[in-house]
Amino acid sequence: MRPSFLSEPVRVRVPATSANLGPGFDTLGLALALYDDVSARVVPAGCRVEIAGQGAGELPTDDGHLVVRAMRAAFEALGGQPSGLAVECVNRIPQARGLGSSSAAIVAGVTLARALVVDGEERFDDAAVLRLAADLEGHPDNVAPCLLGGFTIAWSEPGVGARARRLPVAPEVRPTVLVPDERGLTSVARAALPAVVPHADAARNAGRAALLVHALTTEPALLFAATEDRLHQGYRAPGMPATADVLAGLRAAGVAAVVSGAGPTVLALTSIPDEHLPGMGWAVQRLVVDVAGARVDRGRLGHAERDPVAAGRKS
Ligand SMILES: Nc1ncnc2c1ncn2[C@@H]1O[C@H](COP(=O)(O)OP(=O)(O)OP(=O)(O)O)[C@@H](O)[C@H]1O
Ligand SMILES: N[C@@H](CCO)C(=O)O
Repeated sequence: MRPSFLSEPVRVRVPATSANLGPGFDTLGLALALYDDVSARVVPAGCRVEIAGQGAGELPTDDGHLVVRAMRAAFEALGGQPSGLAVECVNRIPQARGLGSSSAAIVAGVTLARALVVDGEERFDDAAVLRLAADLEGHPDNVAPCLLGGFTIAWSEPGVGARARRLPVAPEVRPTVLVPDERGLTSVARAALPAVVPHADAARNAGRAALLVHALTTEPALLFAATEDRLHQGYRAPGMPATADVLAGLRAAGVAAVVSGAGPTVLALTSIPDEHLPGMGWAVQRLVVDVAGARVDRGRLGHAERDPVAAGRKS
């Protein structure tokens, strides 16, 4: 049955995420307290997107915008499209850097669409939101922590789709992201991966991924050993040499560092001695783990959220 739509705006705050965490390729992910805020309302006709912060002046401002594409896919699943849409984005998550910006946009779109439908949650439960968002993204490892917060294990089952579980993170875990000026698209980084890997590498990664679950939740002292990867970082290194250099330097110094998502950002899960921080061309952000995931609220963005600088000062 065709849905009824709310007349008031809804908004959602979505966290950045770091996927893979070293050996957990396409499976493990961590939500980080760095957010995009997106609000949307149904209007009589058309589609208009306003963007402040990351991507302003670059991203499409019509139906081609990723948030709107995700909203359209969710409305289809919910039973029908609204007359028109107005969307406002305040983006703080660096885009095309390995911090889950595309998943954040997709999760924002799917959750906003559901929230704009009067009985949206009855038509489309949380498991369906995860499945659709993961389908749109192509893999579930960023989408799961973006939706659920915290540290997540995500997987896909034939005939079912994406599923996920969230686990508690040990309080000692303090992520730092080293974000380079240069961008890198996930699609390009995925194309660098081989179709087949040596059995010994696959076996080693399986062991490290299992250990990483224990290290992140219970015994952070094991994070260095637990973050070793043989499945993706080495194959991607020639496409992001500066990232590979920074990563090698940090690991030589005993820091539990990994490539964040498909790169080129580096994520460190243990503290970085000052002399090992990269210089020009890199932004260093010490973050905490987000434990809330995507949060939907009624109403348009408030003043502080519409102004990314003011919002940055507040947090
Ligand atoms: N907030 C946003 N609004 C609209 N489109 C976005 C937004 N964020 C990202 N995108 C789109 O997604 C692209 C980046 O996606 P990509 O998957 O390559 O990187 P990422 O999600 O930032 O990193 P990773 O998947 O490695 O964590 C951008 O170039 C842009 O086209
Ligand atoms: N698992 C994904 C994360 C980035 O979207 C990859 O490494 O390609």
